[in-house]
Amino acid sequence: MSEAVNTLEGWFALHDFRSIDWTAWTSAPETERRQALEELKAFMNKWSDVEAGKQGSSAVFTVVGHKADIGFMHLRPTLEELEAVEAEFNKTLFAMYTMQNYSYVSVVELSNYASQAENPEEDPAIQARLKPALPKTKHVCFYPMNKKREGNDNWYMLSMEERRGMMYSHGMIGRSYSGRVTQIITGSVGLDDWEWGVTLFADDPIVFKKLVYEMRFDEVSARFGEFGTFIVGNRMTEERLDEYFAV
Ligand code: VOV
Repeated sequence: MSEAVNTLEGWFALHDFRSIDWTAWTSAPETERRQALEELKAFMNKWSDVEAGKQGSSAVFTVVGHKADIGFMHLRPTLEELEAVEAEFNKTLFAMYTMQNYSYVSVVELSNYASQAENPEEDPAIQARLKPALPKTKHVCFYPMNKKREGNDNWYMLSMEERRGMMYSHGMIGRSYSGRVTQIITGSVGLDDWEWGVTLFADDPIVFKKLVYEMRFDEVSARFGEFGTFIVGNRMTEERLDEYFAV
């Protein structure tokens, strides 16, 4: 039997993608629209406080294309806290104008293909990666993925050495994008329909295209990568909210 790689888990993640009922929104009375936006702003401020208190992190972004209009990525220490964020938000007036088109549940994951930390609980660099403040970049890209389990291309039948070698090459490509993109890999085996969620943050969306394309030629992606729906969006700030929702 092949040996499973050890993984470290950090905060739980919910990617929550919603479409806006624009017909209802544009025909709603102005006072109601204002109240709905005030509630959303209050939530965004609350989420900033959660981040400042190191009890989680949340990102809000608009989504380009039909898959959704607005997206939230929440990180929280427990699955219960994650559920509470979602349930609380669902009760807002703003949420009445949204429909949850898609969501993804996972947990921030680091594997030790590269190195084994002596005491990960005490290692500040590892803790910062397991419990990250989400980057405030202009753009976000999310997609779920699997590693193939077919015939000679079965990732889970490879030896640890073979997998480590391929992950090394993967990491080297990733590292050449250092400073231009930040990746947060969340594991979702047993939690959602795919094996990992990949969330990328960058100020230039072309970097998503370049990085993902370059990785397609790397063995671990070329032979074993299977990909779900890609979602790309722009960071929502309090300043941009009024403009985006203006009728
Ligand atoms: C900024 C780019 C970047 C960098 C530096 C990077 C580095 C690394 C390292 C060093 C490691 C291993 C240790 C760890 O940290 O877990 C990983 C791990 C992983 N990656 Fe990665 N990855 C990047 C980026 C990056 C992308 C764009 C993708 C999507 C692949 C594609 O084709 O679209 C990806 C996927 C993954 C996955 C699914 C895993 C877990 C695999 C497993 O079997 O466990 N990743 N990754």
